[in-house]
Amino acid sequence: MSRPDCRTMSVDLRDVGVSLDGQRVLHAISASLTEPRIGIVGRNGSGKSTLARVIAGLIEPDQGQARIGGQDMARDRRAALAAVGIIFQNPDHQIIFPTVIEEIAFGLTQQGLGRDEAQNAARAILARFGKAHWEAAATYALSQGQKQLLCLMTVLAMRPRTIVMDEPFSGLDIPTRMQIARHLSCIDAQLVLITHDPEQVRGFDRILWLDGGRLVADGPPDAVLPAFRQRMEDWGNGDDLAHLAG
Ligand SMILES: Nc1ncnc2c1ncn2[C@@H]1O[C@H](COP(=O)(O)OP(=O)(O)OP(=O)(O)O)[C@@H](O)[C@H]1O
Repeated sequence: MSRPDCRTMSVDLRDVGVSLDGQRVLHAISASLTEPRIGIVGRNGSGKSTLARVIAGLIEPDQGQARIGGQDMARDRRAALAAVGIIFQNPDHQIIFPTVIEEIAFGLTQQGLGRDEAQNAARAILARFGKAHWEAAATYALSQGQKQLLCLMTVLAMRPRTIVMDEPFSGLDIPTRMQIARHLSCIDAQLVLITHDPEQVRGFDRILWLDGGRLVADGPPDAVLPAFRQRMEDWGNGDDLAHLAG
């Protein structure tokens, strides 16, 4: 697998805090995201999606700072949006155009490419994934897995340095999950993958474990995932609903 150079444009979180509707959702998160493959784990409601949006420059922290390449992401949102692509949990929240080629080409025109250039680049990424025949396909008619793959191709076409994926495998069958995992294993970008399933990030370089909006562990998978799994199983085996998130 070719590994991206993550040194030049890393996302740097310093004491990041986020409140949504008056509720504190993230508390004092600090991490410099330099590794090529980073997993973020945590149970439902622990703040993973919120952190994903901060890393992608979509949410501005109300405490601390999120920087990319040394620049405050809130001040230079264009830089953040150009450098980091995000794939949401539900592809139906992401896909807006009626055909596959329009969906992929749109982001490229937003980056300044002319219509023909954008369409050629869209065809190139479809060909790279063996999906040239999808060009005129109606996006509404794609299956969930096909929509996930379309979102991945759309983001990759824009050549972000970092791709944040929020639960990319939820709702996918085993073959589709394996195909998407295979595509992900060879992409030449930093990957930040949000999941509650430790298996999906076992081979990653670094794991951040969020609980109650706080970073409770940060380290290599061997150091973090066994403790995470044990805690989840302990809670799962108990009857104390006080541990339920939310
Ligand atoms: N727009 C919002 N307004 C108010 N509270 C919100 C909003 N979005 C999320 N929250 C709350 O913030 C907390 C963290 O939510 P978030 O979606 O980041 O968690 P998550 O770890 O991604 O959860 P899941 O695994 O269930 O997707 C939850 O308690 C949630 O209810």
